Amino acid sequence: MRIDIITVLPELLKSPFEASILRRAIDKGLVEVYTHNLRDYASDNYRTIDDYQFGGGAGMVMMIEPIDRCISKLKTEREYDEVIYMTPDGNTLNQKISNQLSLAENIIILCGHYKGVDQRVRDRFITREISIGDYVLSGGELGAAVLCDSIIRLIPGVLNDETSALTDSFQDNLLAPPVYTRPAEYKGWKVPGVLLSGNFPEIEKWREEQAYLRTRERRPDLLDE
Ligand SMILES: C[S@@+](CC[C@H](N)C(=O)[O-])C[C@H]1O[C@@H](n2cnc3c(N)ncnc32)[C@H](O)[C@@H]1O
Repeated sequence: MRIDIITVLPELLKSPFEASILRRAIDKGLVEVYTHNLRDYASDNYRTIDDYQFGGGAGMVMMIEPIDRCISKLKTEREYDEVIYMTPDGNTLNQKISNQLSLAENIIILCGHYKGVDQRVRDRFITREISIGDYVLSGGELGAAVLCDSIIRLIPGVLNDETSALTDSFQDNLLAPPVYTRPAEYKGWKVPGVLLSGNFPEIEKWREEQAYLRTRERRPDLLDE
């Protein structure tokens, strides 16, 4: 998979890809992530990428021209499955969306700033709009990093044990069951005996029950789905 991220703040997108699972995925060649500084596509010496809103009002708007240039250049080099705009009024990111996007070959992610991008960008170039939740961030970069993490960890070969992602919350509309590790007893607090029994069908049954109970308690809406 290849991910191209269009941003005015490429420095904000460095550290998420420099550690842990995302770093390993890049090192293994399972994903390529490139950032493109939108200012490199501006047409003036000041590298301007924003302007005042038509109609007046507080806040600048990201101009269509540099974005068009950047996306068009990328599209001459390869085909993209999706051109995603990070925006609070997009579809809220969930595991289903991440699962779908993890199957894509090439995606572009556009990060907004200020009041967002000129609506014509959204109308003409964007195939999918994604929000990471009902709150407003200053820019799309942190949302893009969240989106990338949720997608990349699902690419086959990225996690050491691929079955791990399948047993995470939301994969089957259930939350994950509780987990424990050594010591089996700490300050008198014991791990549930079934997990130490070695009886794997029983352990599996216990985990399914716990996942169901936790989902019913915390996210009953998932059970309706
Ligand atoms: C200050 S916000 C603009 C908010 C916009 N005026 C609105 O009210 O919908 C600047 C940029 O941050 C990003 N952003 C903010 N909140 C986000 C969220 N919840 N999910 C994804 N991106 C977000 C978007 O790229 C957005 O264009």
